[in-house]
Amino acid sequence: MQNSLLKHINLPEDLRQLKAEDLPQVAKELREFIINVVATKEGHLGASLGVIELTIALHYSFNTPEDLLIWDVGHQAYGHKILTGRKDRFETNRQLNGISGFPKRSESDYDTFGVGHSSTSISAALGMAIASQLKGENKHHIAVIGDASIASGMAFEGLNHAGVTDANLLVILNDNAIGIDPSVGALKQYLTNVKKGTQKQDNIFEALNFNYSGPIDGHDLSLLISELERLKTVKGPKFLHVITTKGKGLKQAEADQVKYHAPGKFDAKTGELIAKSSTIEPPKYQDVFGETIVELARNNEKIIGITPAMPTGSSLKYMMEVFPNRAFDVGIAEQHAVTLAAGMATRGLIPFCNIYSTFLQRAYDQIIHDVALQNLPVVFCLDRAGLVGEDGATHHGVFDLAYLNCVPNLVIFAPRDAIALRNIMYTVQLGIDFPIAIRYPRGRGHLLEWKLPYKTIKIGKGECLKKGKDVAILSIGTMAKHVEDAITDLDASHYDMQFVKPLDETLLHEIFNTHKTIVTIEDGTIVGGFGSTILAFANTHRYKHHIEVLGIEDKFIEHGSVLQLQQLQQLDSTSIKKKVEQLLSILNNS
Ligand SMILES: Cc1ncc(C[n+]2csc(CCOP(=O)(O)OP(=O)(O)O)c2C)c(N)n1
Ligand SMILES: CC(=O)[C@@H](O)[C@H](O)COP(=O)(O)O
Ligand SMILES: [Mg+2]
Repeated sequence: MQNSLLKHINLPEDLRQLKAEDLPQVAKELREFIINVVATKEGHLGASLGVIELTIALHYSFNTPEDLLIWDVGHQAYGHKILTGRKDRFETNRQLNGISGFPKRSESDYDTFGVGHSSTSISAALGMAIASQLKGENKHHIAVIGDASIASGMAFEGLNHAGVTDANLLVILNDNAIGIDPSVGALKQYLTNVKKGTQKQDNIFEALNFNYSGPIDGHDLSLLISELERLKTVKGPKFLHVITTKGKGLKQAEADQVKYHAPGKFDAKTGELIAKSSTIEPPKYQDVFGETIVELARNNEKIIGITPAMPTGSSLKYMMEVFPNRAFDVGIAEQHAVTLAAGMATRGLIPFCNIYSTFLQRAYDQIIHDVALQNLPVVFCLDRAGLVGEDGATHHGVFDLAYLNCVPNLVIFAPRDAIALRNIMYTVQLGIDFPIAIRYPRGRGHLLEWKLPYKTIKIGKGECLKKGKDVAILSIGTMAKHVEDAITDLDASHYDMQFVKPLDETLLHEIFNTHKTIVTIEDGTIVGGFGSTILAFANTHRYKHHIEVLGIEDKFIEHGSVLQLQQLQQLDSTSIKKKVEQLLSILNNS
């Protein structure tokens, strides 16, 4: 009977009542459950399907949540969520006011550590294991980490430390030979050799003092359970190498693992993707970046592309296909990506280092110490800037303007549309003697016609988009479109400042001298961002205007569609319109 076992399982204690021979049936039902929900509600798919047996075995063998289980990244934790009290709410996954797409401490005691960014699990589990030792608690601590995530520097730092402790730590490597895109690097080659068993080589994890076992078939429930039971009796740091297939159980997801990482809507029965509408849409900013860099690289051999593990998401894959020797996927290694770019820049190359805004947070010291301090002409393309939607608080790119604003030498530009993105990419490859961050959002812009002849953009210059009276709206980046829609029939001025740094001070003086009220608008945090800079400018020059700073409030923004979140933050065109109308009426009545 369909769902005959899963319907009785709400918590791992229910699972533990079952006989081991019933668990493959639970695995089958859990897979179907996930497929059915993700097919219509969307989300990450392949990673969770790949760890169904591992998830069941872990909750069956260990006494969660007393034993502490941490999922690295957490995009593979859907099975975990369903087995730990969230089956009935799983339909709300990633939606506004629904459960999070990632483990989250405030959501469940079984979510022992909040995740979303990769490669944190080993350090966090080790921290918990050391805490248990100090508190005299007898617990198991388990980190489950993927083959792409374990190649990140941070994971190595955790392994390196753990190997000289006697902490009760079990690291499980879920090796499916792929991240979002195929895994890269020498460690991937090493893991492939281990799997094949063809090449005699020292075991890296044993060399780091871990008690290593595996590789074992991660879809064999009885093997997994017997190995986990054995490992419970082994003292100190342990490492279990498990081989799985990403997308396991859905033919298309196994066959096209990149697409089915997060496939969007699909037919749950056939696995086929639901075709998007055939009307011509404006391009994604990612494709504007990807196509433009290829075009520019054809004429400028100094151009290099770098991505830390997001070739498909960033569209750098286009350049990797055309210029494989000049475009690099360095794996989940944001710090390395930035300093690699810095090294290239010292040798006269023009590196375009494309990193999601949220993941660039990992490389903050590298931006300051390796790039900006040496004033190296690295071009940072910050993808997924602003609110990203359903990935939520861990992934919104809302801090970049604030965290970059205070870095000397760094120029910060936000294109208002696809043409501006293209033109700034063209401009910087002509030659710059400073680093620049170009930030743009996830998804599509609004222009169908964007491949126009290139124009250079004057560094540090803003533009007047509409001349009105009394109220001046200063926008940065793609918020310009919302402003444009908001004020079509209002008598307000609109300026696209383009650069947060350097500020166009000449234009600002002109604006302050010809308007009574100033509104700034950005899709980033209002603390320390663009609006703060305008406030500081006004203060420095003793302007006494009323200044409204619109942006993301000083709190973490949860998940939901971008439009829903913009509405909550009053950054959608309707809210902006209301705000400007209010300001105009105050002025009219004064
Ligand atoms: C610091 C950071 N960089 C990039 C990402 C984007 N990202 C999410 S999952 C993923 C691939 C993870 O691959 P792996 O660890 O092998 O897990 P799998 O998806 O195969 O289960 C990447 C690159 C991230 N979450 N965090
Ligand atoms: C889990 C994770 O970090 C990625 O899979 C992320 O969700 C990708 O985001 P995009 O869909 O915006 O590429
Ligand atoms: Mg993997």
